[in-house]
Amino acid sequence: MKTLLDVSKVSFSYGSGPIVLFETDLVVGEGQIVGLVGPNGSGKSTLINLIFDNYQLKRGRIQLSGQDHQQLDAKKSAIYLPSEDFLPDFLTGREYYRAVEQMYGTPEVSADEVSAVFQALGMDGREEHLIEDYSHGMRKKVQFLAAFLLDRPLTVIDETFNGIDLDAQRYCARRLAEMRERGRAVLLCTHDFSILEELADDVVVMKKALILDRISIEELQEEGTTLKSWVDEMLFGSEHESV
Ligand SMILES: Nc1ncnc2c1ncn2[C@@H]1O[C@H](COP(=O)(O)OP(=O)(O)OP(=O)(O)O)[C@@H](O)[C@H]1O
Repeated sequence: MKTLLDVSKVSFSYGSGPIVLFETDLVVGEGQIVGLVGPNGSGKSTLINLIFDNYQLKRGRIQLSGQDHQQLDAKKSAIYLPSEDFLPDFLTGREYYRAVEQMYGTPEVSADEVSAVFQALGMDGREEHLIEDYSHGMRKKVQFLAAFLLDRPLTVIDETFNGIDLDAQRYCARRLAEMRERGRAVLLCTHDFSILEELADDVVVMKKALILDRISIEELQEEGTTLKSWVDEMLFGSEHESV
């Protein structure tokens, strides 16, 4: 199995502030969907931003598809769906997709194919409307559309599932599972454990700058335990608190 994301011994702090990631290791291979969970402030978004070179890496190493994450080809091998939905308001949904397609230099997807995904996401006919007219959920759907059509080796999703309707969630889950079948990899950061139980192969749990453990969903099912119980146990021992 080829490694598509390799984070090794990454430590990070913002400026001279406290350490927010310590000696972090994370590997995601071809055909794997890996969940990333942890309480607010545990370091998940910082890790994702470092993977995409949005912050300068200070200690450790990050590779995408076998290349240093600062290389252009490495960056083009992955797409990031951030939790914020900042999109260019002055473009239509279709124009936005075309702009992203050009940035990645991927083969042009037909206009019908783009429209078909808008339709499947419950946005039939909205592709020619300006993004400024889109709702919060529609903006998230357009990010998913770009991920599905660009079909990069690695897709990283930071909380984007939150705020889209159930039909769209089911469609997105199906598309991500299909991508896995074709060897694509997904890192899925969410507080929604039901999505992870349905979709993920493995789940990694973080707390206070540390990756505590990683488990396969299959193993949890064999043990007859839920992801929530396992995560609670990791985070709080026998106390009954929630993430
Ligand atoms: N730009 C920043 N400057 C300084 N500290 C920051 C900055 N961004 C995040 N932090 C701090 O880094 C730590 C990790 O934050 P991070 O956003 O990575 O956590 P998270 O696990 O993604 O949380 P959440 O689930 O709330 O999104 C927190 O203590 C946070 O306050």
